[in-house]
Amino acid sequence: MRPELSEYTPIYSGKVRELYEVDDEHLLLVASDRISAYDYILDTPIPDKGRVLTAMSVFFFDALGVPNHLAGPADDPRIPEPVLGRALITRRLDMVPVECVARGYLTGSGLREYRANGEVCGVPLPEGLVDGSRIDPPIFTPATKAAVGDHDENVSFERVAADVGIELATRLRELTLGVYARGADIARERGIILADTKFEFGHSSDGDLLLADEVLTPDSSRYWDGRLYEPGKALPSFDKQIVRDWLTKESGWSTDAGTPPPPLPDDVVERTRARYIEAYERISGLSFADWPGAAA
Ligand SMILES: CCOC(=O)Cn1cc(-c2ncnc(N)c2C#N)cn1
Repeated sequence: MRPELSEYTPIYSGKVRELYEVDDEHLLLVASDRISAYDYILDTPIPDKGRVLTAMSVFFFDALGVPNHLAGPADDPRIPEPVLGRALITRRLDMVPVECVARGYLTGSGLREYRANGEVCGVPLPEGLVDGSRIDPPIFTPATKAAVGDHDENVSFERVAADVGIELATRLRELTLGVYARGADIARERGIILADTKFEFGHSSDGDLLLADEVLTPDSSRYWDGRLYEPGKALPSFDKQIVRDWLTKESGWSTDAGTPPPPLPDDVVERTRARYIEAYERISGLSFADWPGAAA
């Protein structure tokens, strides 16, 4: 008999995920089916998005072989039935307040910084780069965690060292770049480009530094279809472009409308659900049909 979700104390609610206290040493990390686009949480959920992204995290936690916060299997008996398959039992950590970002391609906020001053988070880059240019070797571009609804602020390594100490900052950079490289290799072997990603780390009560949060999911990373990549060509998001294109090209809504986006039509929802499942099955080589929890 699984516990009710109401038996756990909610301690954090993000745009698309929630965190509950299970006991003094354990949390329940829950991924919803909510999807965000253009800084809005859309009214229409994507069925099974939470389960697919949870499955991707578990695949990478297993594949990466890096000490992490997972404290039980995907069907752990402490996971309530309504969130089975889209929730994980984790160890409760003392989180390091740094968004640890690795970039192997120049786009987004990194591109905006580069265009303004030729560097990203204090790391100078070669001249002449454009949206989608490869950054080789990949760079560590940390950010401070913003309040819900705000954008994280890109900061330099020196700032991180000032905040958390040079030893920990150095370790965060090493781990971030190493895990990114491994994840990018796994994705590339399956024809998918991991352009950039964000990790979070925390200390266990034993003082060990563990990889936490979600790992290498489409919500924490930019994934591009490798079949479409050309040097210097930024690509549409593997998972969100269907939604973005419908919103900006077909729905009549625009990003400067000042109003929330309209609900998504069924075909956009289904095609987006299929993209999430395709990303998971291509990268993991596993069948989503075998993942715990009830299909939405
Ligand atoms: C709702 C999702 O959570 C976050 O967005 C960021 N966050 C993570 C924690 C955390 N805190 C203690 N221990 C952990 N293992 C974790 C994790 N993961 C808090 N906020």
